[in-house]
Amino acid sequence: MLSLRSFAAPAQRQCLRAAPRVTVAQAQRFYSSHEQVGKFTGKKDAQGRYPVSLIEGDGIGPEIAVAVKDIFAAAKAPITWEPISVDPILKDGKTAIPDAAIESIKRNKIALKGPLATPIGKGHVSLNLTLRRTFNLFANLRPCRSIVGYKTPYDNVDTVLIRENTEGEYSGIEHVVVEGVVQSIKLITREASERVLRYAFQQAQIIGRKKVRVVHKATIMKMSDGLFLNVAREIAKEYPDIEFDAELLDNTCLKMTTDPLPYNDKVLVMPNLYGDILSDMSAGLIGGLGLTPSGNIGDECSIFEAVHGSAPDIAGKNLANPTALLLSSMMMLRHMGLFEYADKIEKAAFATLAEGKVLTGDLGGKGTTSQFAGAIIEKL
Ligand SMILES: NC(=O)C1=CN([C@@H]2O[C@H](COP(=O)(O)OP(=O)(O)OC[C@H]3O[C@@H](n4cnc5c(N)ncnc54)[C@H](O)[C@@H]3O)[C@@H](O)[C@H]2O)C=CC1
Ligand SMILES: O=C(O)CCC(=O)C(=O)O
Repeated sequence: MLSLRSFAAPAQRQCLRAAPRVTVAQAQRFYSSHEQVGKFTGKKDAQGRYPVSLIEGDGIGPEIAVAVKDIFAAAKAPITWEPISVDPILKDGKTAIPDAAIESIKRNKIALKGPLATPIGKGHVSLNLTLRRTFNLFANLRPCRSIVGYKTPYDNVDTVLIRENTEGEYSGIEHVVVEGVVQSIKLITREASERVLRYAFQQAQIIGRKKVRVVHKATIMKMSDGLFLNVAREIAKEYPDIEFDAELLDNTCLKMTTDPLPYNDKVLVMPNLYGDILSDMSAGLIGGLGLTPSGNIGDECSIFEAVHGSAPDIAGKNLANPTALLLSSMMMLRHMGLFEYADKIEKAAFATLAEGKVLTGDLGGKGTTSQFAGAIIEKL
């Protein structure tokens, strides 16, 4: 039988030979290293529990949210979920989040969010982007690390990607110039660029990476990406302990899919759309979107969510992999300072994945969402 190794291109084979495997202990440490992803100022209630706003979301959202809730309950995590609906309302002719949801997140300073579907073409604007803009969640932190025991052509991926989260190609400013001509604005401001770039350098210091790389297309988008890149060069001077360089997005895609290893010592930072695409691409290197977490980080509140969307093709069938949302909730627990619970749950999740007895279909298993969650709970 042909192995994955035999399909790999020469450079990939080289990387397979050269790279040490990520161990379970390292994988646990990796997520632990994101302890300080932002400031958390939420307060415990009278019972000593933290209220957390929960947006279950669309498609597979409710199924994976149940898995996370069951696992948290089994681990006795001191969290009280506060379910909220973000069904869109119209305010001044624009899509907005209902006031009750905004108040809940403002009060709790923290939310866990399932995927929200956006209609193609006409219909409401993206609620995901609306949430990020409403709460000024300026940085989207998307780590991606190989899962021990799950075999892909690369078992050594360890990338940390930071995406500008409030503007860029996703500014949502579009209009018809004349019939048949549409203009879409890519908005880049010095203010938002400075904020996310500083965050990237600080994150590199926190997790002990010595290099920050900006991914851009300033060769083509000379003014917009040019501003982002120039601001990056300025901010880099504030962090002389961190090496700084830049790479064109297309080249990054080529190099990362040929050999991801050289990206393991860097923090990558980039405008919005590039980060959206590159994080899905990175997920593909480690086994898919069922595995990659993220945190939308702001000064006042932060919202944690999986990188993936609502997966309409498998929704309602108990087939989705809840790992991405679970790992997002681990980032959330560490953000809240609840390290002990994060370590405990993560250890059980990684052990279940490494064992490989109960895996969901995306990982080649026959297990359902609830069976996979049950296997983690057994280990707890
Ligand atoms: N942050 C968010 O809430 C996001 C929302 N979306 C929305 O999701 C909807 C669907 O978008 P798609 O492009 O289809 O992307 P998607 O991420 O929902 O699905 C892409 C592929 O990955 C698979 N997949 C995703 N998550 C999985 C999981 N947990 N377990 C197993 N397989 C999984 C799906 O089955 C599908 O084959 C759209 O309405 C889009 O607007 C898309 C991306 C992010
Ligand atoms: O809001 C959406 O529909 C998708 C957004 C998305 O892919 C993301 O920003 O992560």
